[in-house]
Amino acid sequence: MSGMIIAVDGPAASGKGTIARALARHYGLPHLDTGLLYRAVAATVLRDGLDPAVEADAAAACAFNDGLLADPWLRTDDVGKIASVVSAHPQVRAALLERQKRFAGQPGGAVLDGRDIGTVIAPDADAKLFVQATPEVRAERRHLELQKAGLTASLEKVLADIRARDERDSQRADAPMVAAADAALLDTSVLSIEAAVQKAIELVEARRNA
Ligand SMILES: Nc1ncnc2c1ncn2[C@@H]1O[C@H](COP(=O)(O)OP(=O)(O)OP(=O)(O)O)[C@@H](O)[C@H]1O
Ligand SMILES: Nc1ccn([C@@H]2O[C@H](COP(=O)(O)O)[C@@H](O)[C@H]2O)c(=O)n1
Repeated sequence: MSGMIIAVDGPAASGKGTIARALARHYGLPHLDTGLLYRAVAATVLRDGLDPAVEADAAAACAFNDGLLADPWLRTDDVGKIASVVSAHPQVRAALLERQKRFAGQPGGAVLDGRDIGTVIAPDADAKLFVQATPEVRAERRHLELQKAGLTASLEKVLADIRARDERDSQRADAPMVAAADAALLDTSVLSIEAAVQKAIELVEARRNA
C-alpha cells in the first residue's frame, strides 16, 4: 500500500526496531530508526569531548555528518545511555524534528520507530503501535545481544541501565516516551519475534480497515 504512515514506539529492547523493520519489508515502505539520530548526537558529544548534560554542547552536536549513522559504535549501550541524556534537551529535539517529519511525510508513506513518533512526529499516522515488554525480559534480550557481541556486562547491570533509561525517557518534560491515546499496545514479553511481527501486521490491518 502506498501513502501509509506507521508509527512504532516503545522502550529500549522492547522489539520495536525488529517489528518496524519487518513492517517496512511487509508493506514495501522506507523505514527510519529515529533512535539512531539521537545516538549520532550522543556519539558526536562523546567524540568531541562535550558535556551531554549541557544543552548548548548537545545542540552543537546535532550538526553531525550523516556518514556517522553507519558506524556500529552508535549501537552500543554506552552511546544509547548518552543518547537518552541528550534527547531530553528541547534544542536537540527541535534540531532533529524537521528531518523526521519530512521522512514521515514522504509521498509513498513510511515506517518510523522511536519514542515520540505517534505523539509528536506523526500524530496523524495511519497506524500506531506501542511495543512493550517487561524490564526483565528486555534486559535478558539486551544481555544476550551483548554476549553475542563478545561483551561481558552482568544481567543486573543491563537491567539497571534499562530501568534508568526508561525513567529518563518517560519523565523528561519535552516529548516524553508515552503511548499515544490511539496507539495499539503490543506486549512482546512472551512472543517470539515471528509471533510479534504477525501480531503487529494484524494490528496494522485492523487500523487500516477501521
Ligand atoms: N519477540 C522477541 N523475542 C525475543 N527476542 C526479541 C524479540 N523482539 C526482539 N528481540 C531481540 O531483542 C533485541 C532488541 O530488539 P530491538 O533492537 O528490536 O529492540 P528496540 O526496542 O528497537 O531496542 P532499542 O530501542 O534499544 O533500539 C534484539 O536482539 C532482538 O533480536
Ligand atoms: N524518537 C526518539 C527516539 C529515541 N530517543 C532517545 O534516543 C535513545 C536511543 O534510542 P534507541 O531507540 O536507539 O534505543 C532513547 O533512549 C531516547 O532517549 C528519543 O528520545 N526519541
